[in-house]
Amino acid sequence: MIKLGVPSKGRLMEKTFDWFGQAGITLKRTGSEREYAGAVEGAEGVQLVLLSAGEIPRELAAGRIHLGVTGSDLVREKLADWESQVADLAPMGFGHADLIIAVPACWSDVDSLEDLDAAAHRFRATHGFRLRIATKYHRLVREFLTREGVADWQLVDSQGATEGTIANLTAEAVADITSSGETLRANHLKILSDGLIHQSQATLFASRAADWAGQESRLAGLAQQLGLPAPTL
Ligand SMILES: Nc1ncnc2c1ncn2[C@@H]1O[C@H](COP(=O)(O)OP(=O)(O)OP(=O)(O)O)[C@@H](O)[C@H]1O
Ligand SMILES: O=P(O)(O)OC[C@H]1O[C@H](OP(=O)(O)OP(=O)(O)O)[C@H](O)[C@@H]1O
Repeated sequence: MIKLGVPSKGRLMEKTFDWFGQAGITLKRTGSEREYAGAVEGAEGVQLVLLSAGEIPRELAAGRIHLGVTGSDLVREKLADWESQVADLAPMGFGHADLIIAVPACWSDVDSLEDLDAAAHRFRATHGFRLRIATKYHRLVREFLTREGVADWQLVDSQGATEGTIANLTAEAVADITSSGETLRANHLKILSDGLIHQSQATLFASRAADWAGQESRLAGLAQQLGLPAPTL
């Protein structure tokens, strides 16, 4: 069996079901509304595993699922050297969201990363501690700011309602996902002009660690059915 991990609820689940449905593969939840059980029709030897989108990268890396759908941001955040652990089989054209850095809209002298670097330097001199950036994307933000040469910041963990941390005085800046921009606007924040870290979308990944022995032809058939090139893992 090829185990296919799919987000268990919300937008990503429904659009993933639609995406496979267009290729004649019906994925569905079975049982009661709250039961995380699923079934596949239209593809032989594929088992549906319903999981949190955030846990799919780890399950792929461990080889407990062969294929998985999740945001490209989550794979890059959760897996060190992600390309060595999973193969990117197909961008799926939904779940678009940008991981960005934002600061209070009233910071009139901070519009770019260079400005943020200068502001962080001044902040540390004034307050005696580093400017705090709230995020749940620790790996991606750390790599980005280091690569871009921004200094004198620290990350503070925020697992939700991240844009609220500035008003709550637990951070001076945020790095979070935005799609419509409503949440940033509502919290009086602006995106830095060069503060785009990653453009994410839902993506079909294959595990390099999973046991593919005996599944090669099944995988090739599935890829063909989905209109994808034959994967090399
Ligand atoms: N407002 C948004 N619009 C579009 N996509 C979004 C938005 N917020 C998050 N996403 C994307 O959805 C994906 C899943 O995010 P989410 O935070 O819902 O996962 P999760 O925390 O694992 O879910 P769960 O609540 O099941 O644990 C991520 O790849 C993210 O980029
Ligand atoms: O640009 P927008 O369309 O306003 O979307 C952005 C918001 O969506 C996500 O939050 P989510 O709803 O997943 O809740 P969370 O705060 O618990 O992460 C993200 O963390 C932003 O807060």
